[in-house]
Amino acid sequence: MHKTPPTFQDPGLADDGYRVFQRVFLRALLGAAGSVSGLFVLADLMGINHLGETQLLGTVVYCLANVVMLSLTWRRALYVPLAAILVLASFAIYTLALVSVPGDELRIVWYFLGIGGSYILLGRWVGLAFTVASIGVILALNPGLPIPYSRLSVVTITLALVSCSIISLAVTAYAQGVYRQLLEANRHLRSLSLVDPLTGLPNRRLLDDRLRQTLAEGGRHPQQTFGALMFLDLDHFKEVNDTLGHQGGDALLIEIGHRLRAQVRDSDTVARLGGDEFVILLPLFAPDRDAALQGAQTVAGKLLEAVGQPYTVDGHVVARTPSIGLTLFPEPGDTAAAVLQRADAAMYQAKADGRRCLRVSKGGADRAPLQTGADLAGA
Ligand SMILES: Nc1nc2c(ncn2[C@@H]2O[C@H](COP(=O)(O)OP(=O)(O)OP(=O)(O)O)[C@@H](O)[C@H]2O)c(=O)[nH]1
Repeated sequence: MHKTPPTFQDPGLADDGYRVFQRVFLRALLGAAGSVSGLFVLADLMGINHLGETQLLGTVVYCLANVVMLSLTWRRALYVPLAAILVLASFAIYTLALVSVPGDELRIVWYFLGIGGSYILLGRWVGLAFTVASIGVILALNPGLPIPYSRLSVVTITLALVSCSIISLAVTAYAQGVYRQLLEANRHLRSLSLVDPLTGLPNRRLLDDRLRQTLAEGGRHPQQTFGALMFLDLDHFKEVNDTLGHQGGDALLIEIGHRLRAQVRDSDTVARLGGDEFVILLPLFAPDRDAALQGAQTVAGKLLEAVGQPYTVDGHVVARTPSIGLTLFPEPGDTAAAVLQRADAAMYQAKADGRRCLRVSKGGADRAPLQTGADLAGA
């Protein structure tokens, strides 16, 4: 049984894109309603279009209310109450205009904006409830209106409301679908930039990030702990490509990824840097260098053993061994690049010493050489 590599969680995309669109839409509606009512007030003050005392007062209050609400939309937690107030206000304004200002045809504009807005701002169920309530209000109030709608007008406005509702439902469903697809595509793109597409293991970028984080974490703790990093390169991998083709080589690399993951803990990182190069990061786990070295050598022995077992690729049995370079960290003033470079150099030493073995980096220049590790040849 292969252990599945831990899935990569992306904290940067937690916010749903549709929510962002809803907030922008709410701001646009509040901005439009505030500006239009402000223009009416201005026109009245300039003597272009007299509103009458009560209507002027109402328009001023409405304009100011929209400005206040607009300023509050930057608080995410207030989104639902603000959207609900806007939708209810457009409903109330329409109803008021219906019973008291018979000549005001602008009410129709606000009303239809309110209907469409309710679907987008608060979801399809609220939108549907708003449509049904609106039709109910027209039918209930109609006989008593200052200028009652004719039978044909009632049918027309009901059909218009139903059409508006259907269009709003379709637009909302489409917009939500598009945002969901965009979100998925974004997640996919981000994971592609951090994951090796062949093996599904973390790539160099993600490894680099995890190594930096591990080093930074170590720097914050008062008690020093040590971790280890191993650079693993297959011996004569090119021959596999030459005899079984590139696809056969790929299948072998995938299987090696599985075997490596199966030997380490979930908290460890197994990355593929490219070609036949893998890196295994064992985060800070030991209180001193000797304990870290002992633990890392045990893991390295298991990796040499597991990767050295024969493989079956396309019905062919293939045997391949790895060379492993190991380094401990942190050295004084260590960086991610320096740790990787030390492990890489130790791996080249393993190649130079005949391959199929583990070599341990000497560490800092002032440090006595650490023991070099086990050979698989003798195992
Ligand atoms: N199948 C496959 N092959 C790859 C991929 N990336 C690189 N390679 C091949 O992997 C081989 C890497 O070989 P090297 O590590 O340089 O050499 P080697 O044959 O393993 O020999 P030593 O490392 O010296 O033991 C090259 O032949 C590359 O063409 C890949 O994604 N898939």
